Amino acid sequence: MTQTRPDPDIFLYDTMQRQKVRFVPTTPGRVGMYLCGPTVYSDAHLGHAKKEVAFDVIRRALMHFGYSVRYVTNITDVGHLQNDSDDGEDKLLARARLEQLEPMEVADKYFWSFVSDMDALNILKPSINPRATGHITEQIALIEELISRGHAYASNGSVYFDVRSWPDYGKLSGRKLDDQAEGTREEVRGEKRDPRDFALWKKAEAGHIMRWDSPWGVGFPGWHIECSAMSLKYLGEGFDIHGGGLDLQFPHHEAEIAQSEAAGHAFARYWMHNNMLTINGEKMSKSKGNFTTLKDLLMQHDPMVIRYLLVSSHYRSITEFSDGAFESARSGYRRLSEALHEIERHLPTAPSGTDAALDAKIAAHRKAFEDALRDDFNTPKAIAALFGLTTDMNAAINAGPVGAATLDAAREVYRTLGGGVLGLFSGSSTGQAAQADEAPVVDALMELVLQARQNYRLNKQYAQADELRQTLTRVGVTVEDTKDGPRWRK
Ligand SMILES: Nc1ncnc2c1ncn2[C@@H]1O[C@H](COP(=O)(O)OP(=O)(O)OP(=O)(O)O)[C@@H](O)[C@H]1O
Ligand SMILES: [Zn+2]
Repeated sequence: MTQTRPDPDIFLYDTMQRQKVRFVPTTPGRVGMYLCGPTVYSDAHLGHAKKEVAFDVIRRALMHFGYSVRYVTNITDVGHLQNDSDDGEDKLLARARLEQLEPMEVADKYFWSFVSDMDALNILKPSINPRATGHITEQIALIEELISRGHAYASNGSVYFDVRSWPDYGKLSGRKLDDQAEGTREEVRGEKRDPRDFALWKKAEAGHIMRWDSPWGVGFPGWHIECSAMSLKYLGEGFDIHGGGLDLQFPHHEAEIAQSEAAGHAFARYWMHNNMLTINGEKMSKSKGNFTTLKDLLMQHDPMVIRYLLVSSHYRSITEFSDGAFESARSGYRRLSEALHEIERHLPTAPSGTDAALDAKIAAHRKAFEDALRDDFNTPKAIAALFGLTTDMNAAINAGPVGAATLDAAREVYRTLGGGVLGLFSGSSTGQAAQADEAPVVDALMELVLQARQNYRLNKQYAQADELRQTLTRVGVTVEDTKDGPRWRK
């Protein structure tokens, strides 16, 4: 059950204030959230999933605590250059050349690839999913405002933000030094008044395919400006939460803040950053080439195990990727999903009545889960609460029949909190049934199959019993004979 009155006791870590603070939205009961989305020039990797899952859980938790959330996340389909120093080729164009596709074909190909990966991971669809190329007008308007206020200047057909005109530049990351200038071509450096100045608009050289008319000639927007233009357009002045990966703090988020505020807008009120997914201690990233795509991982693992792996560490902690990590995620997830299955299996035949002591334990686990989320969305602690519940429920079910109302209260914790908030127990992965709503049908059919197998065995028709079991094995179902009779598992 989701609260109807918004919970006033949510605390989150605000990167700008460098501490945990109480979350108070501008409009009571409503949250506007913006998340920097993918640059759609290749398939998503597990690092991208860490970010998407982190913010999906934050969104789901806020919804659970009674807030109505508008969740905006962009698609970068222009302007993200191969290095951060306003130099190098547009990542999308480089890919288009490589694959011999139209740039927009590249964008669409990888956009849909991203959507299908996110669906597999049970990530809620954004409320609005704007694209940079669809918001050129808004970006130009913002740049014009910056020029008219004296915070940007045109130079050789490009436009740069004038960092020296904005003393607040650097307030998010605390970085003031110029470490952007290195690697920049002399030509680009020569266009800037200060090497730290960043591009708002870039002149399109001859042959540059993605190009638009602007007051400064034909060109294309810089990467940072799209996020300011689209977040302000869809979430308004002083919107609540801006999120993204820690690696985007500088220069991307720093630039977003400077250009939005210098243009006279109140920008995001809270800044949230997820930490990195690493491999051998290094950030997994497309450009380093040390990545594993979600598509590959989804071929090998249950999507819910991937999701479990990601939520089992806190969003502000590093998650190290390894085979061992997947192994323990698989067994942890199985323990929870099997407990839920057992509860749902017993529910239809459970006696009426409740068990007050067990009810109190269930309520305590529920509270522990919710308290963990109120405390900066502490998902590992929330999962620990589900394990506590699992231990108590397994013990109670083994000891004898548990009343239906009590079973139902426990089921509700798994489904509403583990399912609704952490996004688990969905798809093919309740451990037993294909879909949550198909679970009773699959269970009933499996009951019949196991009964048929028992009958063969009783009639000493062992060949037929074995054949049935082998057929089940072929479709990934394992049958175990326990002291309480046969059990199956997928
Ligand atoms: N390893 C990672 N762990 C967590 N978040 C990540 C990771 N890699 C990328 N992200 C996040 O995903 C979003 C998109 O990142 P981006 O497209 O720059 O990916 P990338 O692999 O770092 O690519 P590149 O190497 O080309 O910069 C950003 O918000 C970024 O913080
Ligand atoms: Zn952004």
